[in-house]
Amino acid sequence: LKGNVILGEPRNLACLAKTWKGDGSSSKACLQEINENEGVLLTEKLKAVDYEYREEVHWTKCQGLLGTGSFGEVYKMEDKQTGFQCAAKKVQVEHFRAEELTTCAGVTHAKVLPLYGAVKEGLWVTIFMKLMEGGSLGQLLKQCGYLPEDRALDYLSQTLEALEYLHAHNVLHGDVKADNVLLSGDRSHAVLCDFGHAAQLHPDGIRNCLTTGDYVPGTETHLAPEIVMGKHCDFKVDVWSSCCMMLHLLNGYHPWTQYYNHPLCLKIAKEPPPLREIPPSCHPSTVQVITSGLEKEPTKRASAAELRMKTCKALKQVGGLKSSWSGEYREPRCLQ
Ligand SMILES: N#Cc1cccc(-c2csc(Nc3cc(F)ccc3O)n2)c1
Repeated sequence: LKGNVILGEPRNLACLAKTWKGDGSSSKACLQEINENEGVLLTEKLKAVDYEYREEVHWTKCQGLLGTGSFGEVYKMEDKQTGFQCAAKKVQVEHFRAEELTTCAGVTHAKVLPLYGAVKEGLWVTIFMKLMEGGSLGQLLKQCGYLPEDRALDYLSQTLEALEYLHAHNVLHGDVKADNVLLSGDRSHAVLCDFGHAAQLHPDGIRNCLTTGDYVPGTETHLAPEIVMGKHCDFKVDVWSSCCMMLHLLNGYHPWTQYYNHPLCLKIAKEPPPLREIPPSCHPSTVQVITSGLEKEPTKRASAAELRMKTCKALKQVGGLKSSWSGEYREPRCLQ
């Protein structure tokens, strides 16, 4: 069985990924497709052998599940030849969105998780990315309840750095939340990952509607009003989500969930922004950051760049990163 896995460039991966769109047709049933093995590896640390890169043959999962990404589970993996370890998300072809790769393939930024390649093996697509020993911010919150204000501001600032870069490259992330922010081993660095809900917006100003086509909405509690109302969307949807994430970091629970039952989308459309969920102990400049990011009208909402500036100022106002917090548990805040 001949494989077709090469060491290549991001643009090779982007164009191959477009052919992986799960078409759900019977063609998948034929034997050839089941065993086909094609892909592009972007680093020498992952080595295809005779144009093949197969699970258990050339690479293998090690230890348990790292987490769950959009449309697939994430494992720690090891290349059998080089011993190199990284993270790998396995997605079924019919759930695969080419945007997961086309939007981040050419992106290199300190706050965006580096892509190491992707391989299709039969009915599975495996996406390889840098291993982040600190796990996700969502996992950290589960362990420690909620974060001190300075830590939350610092992670928000790093997330906004990634968004500022992505938006400047016409990429909308589409699912900004603590589960998609990964941490370095010492938890000082945060990177944005998981482009399973991403979209490339056309810079020619044609306003995009995310509720048409194959777009799959992100996490309901973090959806911007314009999405749930089916209105035109732009990069501002990520800014709204980043401030929903900020409320999650400060409170230990997602916004809206303490006041309303599902489905939340009607409330998000009708109710005022969840500013009452900002902890009363927050510094006024932190309140201002969240208020600017939770403007219901996208044109009034701060951009990622503007909000990052406000966030950095607020972090200075609260005295900078000083909480000696080492992750001890804090019970999620009860409703005041
Ligand atoms: N390393 C790591 C690690 C630990 C915990 C969660 C996650 C995580 C959450 S979403 C996520 N997405 C993702 C992970 C990949 F390896 C490849 C593509 C992805 O979209 N990964 C990664």
